[in-house]
Amino acid sequence: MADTPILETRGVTVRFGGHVAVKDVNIEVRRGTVTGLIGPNGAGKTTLFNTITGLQRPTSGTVLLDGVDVTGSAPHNRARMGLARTFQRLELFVSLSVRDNLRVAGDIHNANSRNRIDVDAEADRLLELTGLTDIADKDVSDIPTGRARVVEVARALMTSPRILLLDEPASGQTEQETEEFASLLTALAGDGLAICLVEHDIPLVMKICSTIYVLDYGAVLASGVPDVIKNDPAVINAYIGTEEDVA
Ligand SMILES: Nc1ncnc2c1ncn2[C@@H]1O[C@H](COP(=O)(O)OP(=O)(O)OP(=O)(O)O)[C@@H](O)[C@H]1O
Repeated sequence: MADTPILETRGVTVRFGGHVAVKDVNIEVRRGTVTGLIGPNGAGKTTLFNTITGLQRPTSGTVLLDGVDVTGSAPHNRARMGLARTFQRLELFVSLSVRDNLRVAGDIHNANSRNRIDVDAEADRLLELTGLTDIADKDVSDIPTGRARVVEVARALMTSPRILLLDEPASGQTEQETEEFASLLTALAGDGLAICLVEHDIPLVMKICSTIYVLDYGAVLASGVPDVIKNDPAVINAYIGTEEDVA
């Protein structure tokens, strides 16, 4: 159905012993949009991402991709269904060039998927699209963190995902890099990609997200469009401060 969210969590709870890291969380992510997931440190954002990708099994609740319950599916099966992610701590091959990081992802994709791609052509296309062509032959260890963040996104795009989860992708970026990054994410969503963004850069989130979920102590404190979120007293109190902070 056209109206089915491409990604949905229903009543997801994750406990680590006696600690509830994620509490009864319902989120929906739709095609062609950027959805924000924000909240204080330790609110459960990364744990929710891990549950969506299959690295973490929920204590209860379900994860649906295209309306299909994938709660028991392995991460590689979810990847095959079009789910890709980046990590808060960069997980690139630092001794390889930027281009080779993309090629490796393309080779792995081809080994595991029926939708094979022309790895070199796709790498070149994505390097151009993400503005990395000028540093394509540099080793990742020789490029600034802000650009390495973009390499992670480009590498994730090598799997031709339909849903992209980004965990603090703007961390370490300069203001100029974040501005270009915002345009890139908006363009990718414009092409139909569903993006779910965990990010502490609130002005970025407010600028590019159509829907925002605020997590606090593992639970959804508020959800809605940016204007609603930035004026919600509970959100201001728990996380983002006054409106001047997010302008
Ligand atoms: N494997 C684990 N075992 C035990 N506790 C964990 C584990 N992973 C996360 N936690 C705890 O669960 C809570 C949620 O952590 P999580 O990393 O998901 O938060 P976050 O919102 O992503 O935080 P940040 O913004 O700092 O990245 C925290 O209290 C954390 O200490």
